[in-house]
Amino acid sequence: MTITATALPKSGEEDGTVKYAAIGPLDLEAGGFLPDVVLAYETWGQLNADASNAVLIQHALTGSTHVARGATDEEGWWEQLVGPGATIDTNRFFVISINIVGGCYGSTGPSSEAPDGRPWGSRFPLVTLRDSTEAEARLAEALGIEAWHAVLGGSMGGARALEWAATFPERVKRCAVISVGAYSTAEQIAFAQAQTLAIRQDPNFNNGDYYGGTAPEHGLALARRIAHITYRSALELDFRFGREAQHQEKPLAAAVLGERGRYQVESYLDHQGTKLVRRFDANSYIAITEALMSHDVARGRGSLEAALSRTTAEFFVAAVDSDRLYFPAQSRELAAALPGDVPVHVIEAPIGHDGFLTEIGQLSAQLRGAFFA
Ligand SMILES: CC(=O)SCCNC(=O)CCNC(=O)[C@H](O)C(C)(C)COP(=O)(O)OP(=O)(O)OC[C@H]1O[C@@H](n2cnc3c(N)ncnc32)[C@H](O)[C@@H]1OP(=O)(O)O
Ligand SMILES: N[C@@H](CCO)C(=O)O
Repeated sequence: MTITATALPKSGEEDGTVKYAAIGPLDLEAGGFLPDVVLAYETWGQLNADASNAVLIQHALTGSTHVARGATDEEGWWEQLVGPGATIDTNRFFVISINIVGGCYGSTGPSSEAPDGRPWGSRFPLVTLRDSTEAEARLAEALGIEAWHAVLGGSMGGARALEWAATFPERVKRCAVISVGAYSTAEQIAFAQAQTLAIRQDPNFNNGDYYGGTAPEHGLALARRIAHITYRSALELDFRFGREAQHQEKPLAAAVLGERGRYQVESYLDHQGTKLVRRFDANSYIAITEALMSHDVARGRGSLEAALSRTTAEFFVAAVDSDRLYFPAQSRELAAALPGDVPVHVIEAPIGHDGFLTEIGQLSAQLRGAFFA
């Protein structure tokens, strides 16, 4: 099979811009296959002669490949962590971020054309995190990267990093698993189901075949609201919004139910929903959410300890102390099951799960000492 990756840039001119690689057909864990898979990716810095300086940064659920600015003006989602002189110093390291299969930031996903020329839509198969890892490994080969200096990510990005370390132990020297455990728990699956059902039950969903028509925007916005509540702590929401009404709106005054005014927190969640709808495909949201539901590094590999005993990477595990979605206890469970004595770094942030995105200063200092000194 021929794998075509666009040539690596010779200078920093293309840093932080999207490139594409055709990695061929992908056999899927749950059965079936995807023909002609394309991966979208961004890179920063230069791969050195022996390809020993490559770092893979995996995005979270609705993240894109745009980790940092590079040659573009658009700020990245881990901007402070990656760049010239930053903890992940792009003068030293070659950084790459890949859009997960099923996503909507350039990789093959439900909105991509199937072989018959129509969007995959309802026909898009279940692609597990393990399947995506397999696809990403082919891109690494095409780029000449035999082993990563480090693979890291937060939330689903952390799950993707962990899956890399367990699937290709010899190819991951260091692995940072941030704000996620070794598997999706019953509660995480439960929250995820509510989100996917919100989309599926939108009258415009049409079983996923809505391209060319009206997208299930209400469902996607509701899914985001549910998710966003889990990404933030009760303390933060209380502190920011309390019981305040949104501007002139009157939550306690309504002639009929439909006219009730909103509390501030409702308006905030409405805004979060609207914002996601502008940048995300509903089918991709389902595909990736279901991939995250599949997260279980031990699946088919025996006990958790047995599954992790195959890893040879040095591990960095971190959790946000106020995370009420991926509880720090799950990070402790993961660390305890890993070979050796792996500490759990604590990110102190009252915000909740999203602390892995907002408290980059703390994370950066912890990671610098551990992996990038
Ligand atoms: C191409 C791309 O966009 S790729 C994007 C990649 N994104 C990711 O990887 C996800 C990572 N990012 C995130 O999840 C988030 O951006 C975070 C966690 C970093 C920050 O969270 P945010 O939601 O941006 O911050 P916060 O909770 O403070 O919300 C701010 C927004 O709420 C709005 N807001 C605040 N209070 C209210 C209210 N009462 N009513 C309505 N809106 C409100 C603000 O005006 C602001 O709006 P804006 O984002 O349009 O400027
Ligand atoms: N806010 C993040 C959290 C997911 O872990 C996202 O949207 O991807």
